[in-house]
Amino acid sequence: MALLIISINLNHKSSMKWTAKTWERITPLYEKILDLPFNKELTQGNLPVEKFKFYMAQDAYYLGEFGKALSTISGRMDKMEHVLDFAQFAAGAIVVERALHEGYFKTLGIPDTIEPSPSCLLYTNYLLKEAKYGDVAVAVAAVLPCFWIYKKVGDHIFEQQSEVQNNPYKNWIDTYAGEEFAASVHKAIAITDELAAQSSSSTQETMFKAFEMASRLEWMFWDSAYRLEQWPV
Ligand SMILES: Cc1ncc(C[n+]2csc(CCO)c2C)c(N)n1
Repeated sequence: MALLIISINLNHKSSMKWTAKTWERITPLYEKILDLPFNKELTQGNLPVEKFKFYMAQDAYYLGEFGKALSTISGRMDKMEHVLDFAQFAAGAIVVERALHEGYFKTLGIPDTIEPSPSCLLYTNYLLKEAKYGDVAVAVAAVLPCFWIYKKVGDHIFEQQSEVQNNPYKNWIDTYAGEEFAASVHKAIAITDELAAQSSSSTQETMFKAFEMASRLEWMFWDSAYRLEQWPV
């Protein structure tokens, strides 16, 4: 009987989609992201504005580079549909970047030229490296946390802040809880599962490593904004 249960469980694991298995493995790291003071204070509305400004400026830099990484992946896809999907994701990232410049940059008085912080540069360069030189399935796994973790964190913050009155960060919070963003996230998850299903188990493990690395870099991105991270020299 015990053997039967174990074998049913094993079959269940192997029939799970790559993204479902990956999310299970990444959950402790995801919970650490929810616990970050940046996200807690953003939810409460008491995040110091200097930290938000720092984050916004770094995010604008990030989005520009992220757009380039998505375009590179687009050009490496086999299926025309996927070429189009990634081209649209790239356009989406650049449109958000432009909107930040037109909106928050003007109201918060952020200068136009941005020097990336160490963590921001580490993250963007990691994504660009995978997009250009990694197996394309691994590159897709590397950009997925940007979509998926943001959606999860965005929804979590959105639900929590219903109890908070006059949160100055409400506009920003609303953008990531939107329907349009949800559709992109679903598409990115489905494409990753499709590519994983065509990959060997060793490539699937490399995909997991890339997803884990990018998730860690998401944690570092928020943490570095909270610390107003500077270059040591
Ligand atoms: C550090 C950082 N990580 C993820 C996002 C979220 N995000 C921005 S654009 C985009 C895709 C648009 O097609 C996604 C998922 C962010 N803003 N900053």
